[in-house]
Amino acid sequence: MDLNKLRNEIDEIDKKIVELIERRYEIAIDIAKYKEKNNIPIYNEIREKEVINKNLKYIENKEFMNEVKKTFINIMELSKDIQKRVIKIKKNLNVKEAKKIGFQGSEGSFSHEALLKYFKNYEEIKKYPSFEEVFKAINKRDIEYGIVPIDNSSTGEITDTYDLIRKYGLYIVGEIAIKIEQNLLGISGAKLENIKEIYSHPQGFQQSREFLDEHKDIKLVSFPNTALSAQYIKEQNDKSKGAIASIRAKEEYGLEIIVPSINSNKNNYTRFVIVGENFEKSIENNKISIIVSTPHKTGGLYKFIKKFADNNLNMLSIKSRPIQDRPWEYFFYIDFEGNLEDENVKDTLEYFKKESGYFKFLGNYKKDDNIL
Ligand SMILES: O=C(O)C(=O)C[C@]1(C(=O)O)C=C[C@@H](O)C=C1
Repeated sequence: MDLNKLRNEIDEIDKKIVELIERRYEIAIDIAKYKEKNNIPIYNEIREKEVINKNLKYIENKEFMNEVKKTFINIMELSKDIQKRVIKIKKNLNVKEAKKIGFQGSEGSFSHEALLKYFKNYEEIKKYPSFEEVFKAINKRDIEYGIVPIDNSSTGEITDTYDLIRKYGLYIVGEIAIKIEQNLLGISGAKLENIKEIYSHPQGFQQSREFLDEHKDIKLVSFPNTALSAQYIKEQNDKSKGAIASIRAKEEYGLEIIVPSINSNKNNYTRFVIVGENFEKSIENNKISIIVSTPHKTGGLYKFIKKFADNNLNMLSIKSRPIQDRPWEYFFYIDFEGNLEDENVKDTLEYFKKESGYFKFLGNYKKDDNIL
């Protein structure tokens, strides 16, 4: 037997297989695009069975039945991987052109403003009474994406959002920061000296602390969001009532500014995240969010942070949230720069998966360049 001759024959066959398999994957990509456009799921169990059974009939040497079957199962597994990859990359570039998007609050709220700034194209915007309702709506597929505030540059993290992202198992697919300017609003003719009650969201009060400290005689009334408080005082039509809200809310509800820009910190930004059901991949993505819990041992957190330094990765933020049923243990929410395809990122994530008591990947998305 001539080994070289046999290997040459295999080489010839492999060449043909590569040509054919390449063509097969290209067709799978066309099918994926068709499926995406027509809202058809990638996986089709009936078609896969059909492909296997049809091809098994072609085998002349029945001894290879099992191997041929396995080969086709593998080919179609990889075909689906390619299809998912193509659809996701495309989808990611189109996040800004989603169909249905939701936010908490009402027109004129900062969430609404962030949504309008981030999404360039959409079919429908839906409003929800709470952050949790936004997350539920994504889970039920009432909306494709939700936009929720996550951090404020002067008052810190919005803890509900951090907890809900973990609870609902959704992914962060984008972020945007907007400048927050709080104003004291009132109905036409309202004056500061006549204001007896101010309505707003607790964050609105907190961000306007210095102004409110100078007017301790005014009663503060909490509202679910700043825009609703603006709407409320408009409806009340009472010159003794004011609301702390945005300029957009003033426009939306036809109010007037009694005192402009009352936020204590004049460089006040809120970061919003865009949340969706699927994790979306793209080479443009440069920020990663994860949740980990450290082993309750000396140096646990130190080892985690050291891993970033060792892998030359820039950690952007780390925040802790208590673990509900384990007193004094914490989840750490970590943001760092990188793309999932980077080798140092892969190594770091592998390490975290292995070493942390709890690990959750929250997303790889494009960083808003306005956030340092
Ligand atoms: O025929 C399809 O619907 C495809 O998407 C192609 C293909 C395949 O590779 O053959 C891939 C995934 C489906 O589960 C079924 C078959």
